[in-house]
Amino acid sequence: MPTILGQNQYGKAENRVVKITRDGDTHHIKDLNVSVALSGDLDDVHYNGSNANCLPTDTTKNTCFAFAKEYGIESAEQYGIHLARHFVDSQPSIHRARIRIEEYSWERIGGSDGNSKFIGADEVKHSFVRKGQETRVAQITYDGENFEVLSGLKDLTVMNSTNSEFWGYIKDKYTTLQEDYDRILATSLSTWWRHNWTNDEQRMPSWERSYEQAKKHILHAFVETYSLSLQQTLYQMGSRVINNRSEIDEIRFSAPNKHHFRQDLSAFGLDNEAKDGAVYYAADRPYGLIEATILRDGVEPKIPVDMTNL
Ligand SMILES: O=c1[nH]c(=O)c2[nH]c(=O)[nH]c2[nH]1
Repeated sequence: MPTILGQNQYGKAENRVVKITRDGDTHHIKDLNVSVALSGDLDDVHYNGSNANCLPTDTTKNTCFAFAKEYGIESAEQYGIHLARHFVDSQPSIHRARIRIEEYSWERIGGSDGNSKFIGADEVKHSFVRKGQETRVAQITYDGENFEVLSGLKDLTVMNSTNSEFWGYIKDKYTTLQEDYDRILATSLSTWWRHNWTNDEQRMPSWERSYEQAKKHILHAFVETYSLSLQQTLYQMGSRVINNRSEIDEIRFSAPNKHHFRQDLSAFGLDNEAKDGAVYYAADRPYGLIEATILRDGVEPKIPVDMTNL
């Protein structure tokens, strides 16, 4: 049976483009998932394997990142219009471009131009929390005598767009990672903490206040720690909770390192230095997974090691 080619389109889907803009010490984020679909005079590509009219999907990806750096991202619409026009107007074989964009929203963790609901009204310039609240979790166990109350949260996604470095690590023959003196630190926190209350009705903590305060201290430490590793940041967050909340004796974190790699744009004559506000590629996997328990000194650890992955 003879066949003919019907509707067809192609392009790179789900380019995770993160643009940081630096306005002095105050940073702004645009975090997009950009999918390109091109169509046009592409019959020969399908019928004969001639790629003469084919703009590679790899090029469409590079263009997404390069445009973010060269022209910035004022809005998803403005950026999408610019890209769509570019593909059609610069390539005779491309007659139609569809750019689909999802935008992920981030809120400043505190500060005058953002909101102060997370940690108070201090000026916070480069620390953000992904919009959409975390999930609060609790587990209560009772053996007829004593209770064990664990509280926690999952999916609290936070980002520092500066004040994070990673260097001085082991280098062996498989090491390719470059030392970084100004990187993005982003993670989606899962954490459980254990209350030392066991059964005294008179001395039961206010669970609501305890939760709010623990979360506040975690965010505070995230904002204030100049980080040399995610491990160090976790320790600071845990210590701050234990030191400020006498009802909590132990806290365990599971923290995926949500890598943001600076895109190499040198082939297009573009510098992409962190200090100027860079464009990053947000990788979803693999990811570093950093886990740690922080305890009040002298206390036995009781939170199961794999609890935070549930
Ligand atoms: O904060 C980090 N801790 C690591 O252990 C690690 N390993 C790595 O490749 N990057 C990072 N970042």
